[in-house]
Amino acid sequence: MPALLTVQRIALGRRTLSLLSNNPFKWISANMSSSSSGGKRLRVLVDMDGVLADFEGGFLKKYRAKYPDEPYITLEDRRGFWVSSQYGQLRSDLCEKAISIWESKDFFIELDPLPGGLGAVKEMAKMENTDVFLCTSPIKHYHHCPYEKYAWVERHLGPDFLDHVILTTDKTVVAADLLIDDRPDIVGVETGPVWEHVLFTACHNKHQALSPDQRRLLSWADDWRAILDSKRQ
Ligand SMILES: Cc1cn([C@H]2C[C@H](OP(=O)(O)O)[C@@H](CO)O2)c(=O)[nH]c1=O
Ligand SMILES: [Mg+2]
Repeated sequence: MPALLTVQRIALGRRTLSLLSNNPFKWISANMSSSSSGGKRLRVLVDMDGVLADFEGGFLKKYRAKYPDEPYITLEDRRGFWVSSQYGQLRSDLCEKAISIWESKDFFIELDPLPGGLGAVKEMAKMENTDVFLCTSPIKHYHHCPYEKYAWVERHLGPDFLDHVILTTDKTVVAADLLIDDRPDIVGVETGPVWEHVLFTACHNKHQALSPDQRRLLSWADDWRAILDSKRQ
């Protein structure tokens, strides 16, 4: 009976894939464990803000332009993931002023790419037995951000990459081998996410101590290929 089931699954495999290919989530589970040649495929999730797009630099530039007389925090002095928390500690009304920056039209689309990120993702996507997805969270103020994140991908990586975008508020429910992300605490409803989180170094997390089993990617000049290879074995 198990043999019969296996034969049926193989026969259904191609049709199932084409039926599901317009739904990335089903497509992901259909492809979870193996390539068409039977080898293990590596699935990598790459975060956008703070990893591919310069959220912190873009924020500081626009904050200073909009509020030239207000105090600000240099990138060197940034601590903690949430920009608005640190601005709120500086002076309580600055929290709202900070939020107004990334809620504004054109904030996300105008973010500069971080050095080496686009080249790395393009190279990754061409690697054998490797599937790359851009896994990014929208802000709750949805008027511009989700659209602009897609537009940013199209502008910098081309229209083909739009199929590789996963927009989610909860990255723990996405299954993959690796998640490269600058946020130190990635939590959600899944308490045991299957991916290994590699912390991408950013101005806000570079002083933070990691647990002994956690790894960092210092920048895209660091050896990201070795990190991918370590998950293939
Ligand atoms: C508010 C805020 C958002 N973000 C980014 C993280 C998310 O994108 P990403 O998942 O691509 O890193 C997005 C929504 O929170 O904005 C910061 O990096 N710092 C912040 O202070
Ligand atoms: Mg990020």
